[in-house]
Amino acid sequence: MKAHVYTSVEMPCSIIAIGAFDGVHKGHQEVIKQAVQRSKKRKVPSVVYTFDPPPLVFFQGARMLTSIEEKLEKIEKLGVDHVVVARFDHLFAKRNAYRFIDTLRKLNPAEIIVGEDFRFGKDRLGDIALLEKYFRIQVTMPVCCSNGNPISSTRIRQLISEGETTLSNAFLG
Ligand SMILES: Cc1cc2nc3c(=O)[nH]c(=O)nc-3n(C[C@H](O)[C@H](O)[C@H](O)COP(=O)(O)O)c2cc1C
Ligand SMILES: Nc1ncnc2c1ncn2[C@@H]1O[C@H](COP(=O)(O)OP(=O)(O)OP(=O)(O)O)[C@@H](O)[C@H]1O
Repeated sequence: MKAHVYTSVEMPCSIIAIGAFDGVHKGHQEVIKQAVQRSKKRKVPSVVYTFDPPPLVFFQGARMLTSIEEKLEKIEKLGVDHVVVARFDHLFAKRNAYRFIDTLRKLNPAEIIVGEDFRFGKDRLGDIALLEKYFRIQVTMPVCCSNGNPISSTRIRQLISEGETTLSNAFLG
């Protein structure tokens, strides 16, 4: 079934996975799968909250791994009910962590799923400890490659630029 896609939305209850999710690699997939599992268990809709363009693309001109269309396609395949795609621009990036918490409150999250390095808000000042003051947070353990380093969009960009497409495709799942 297709997910509902919004730029912003309010909901009576939700389980949210948050992130840039550029490439929707195996680590991202784990975060999103956890949200879908928790949503099924608690009978509450699952939401992926993501950004377009990905913040690293916006700030550093990083190469984008997936277009928004491809990203939505990969997210939908994981069985998510709703996707919020926030437009990431100068105005959005200036919102402080508390303002973003107010945005999340509008989704009434029963749980929020993130990876352990998740940061948010102006100058990346918001962290998991702050989020935990307002919501119930589940942290997904890092999905690592064979050398023990976590899979990341940055690593995949590097592999692609080195022509290591077999490995990058393996990480992209
Ligand atoms: C409201 C808001 C403001 C942000 N402002 C900044 C910023 O000023 N500088 C920055 O590097 N990242 C900023 N970000 C991006 C975050 O650092 C981070 O990339 C985003 O929350 C997604 O998390 P992820 O990178 O772990 O997927 C902001 C994010 C949000 C939600
Ligand atoms: N390997 C991983 N295992 C588990 N969770 C992950 C992994 N990589 C990222 N996450 C989590 O997924 C969400 C989205 O992460 P993000 O888009 O920043 O990925 P990233 O691969 O670290 O990207 P980049 O390298 O561009 O910073 C965040 O909550 C993050 O903590």
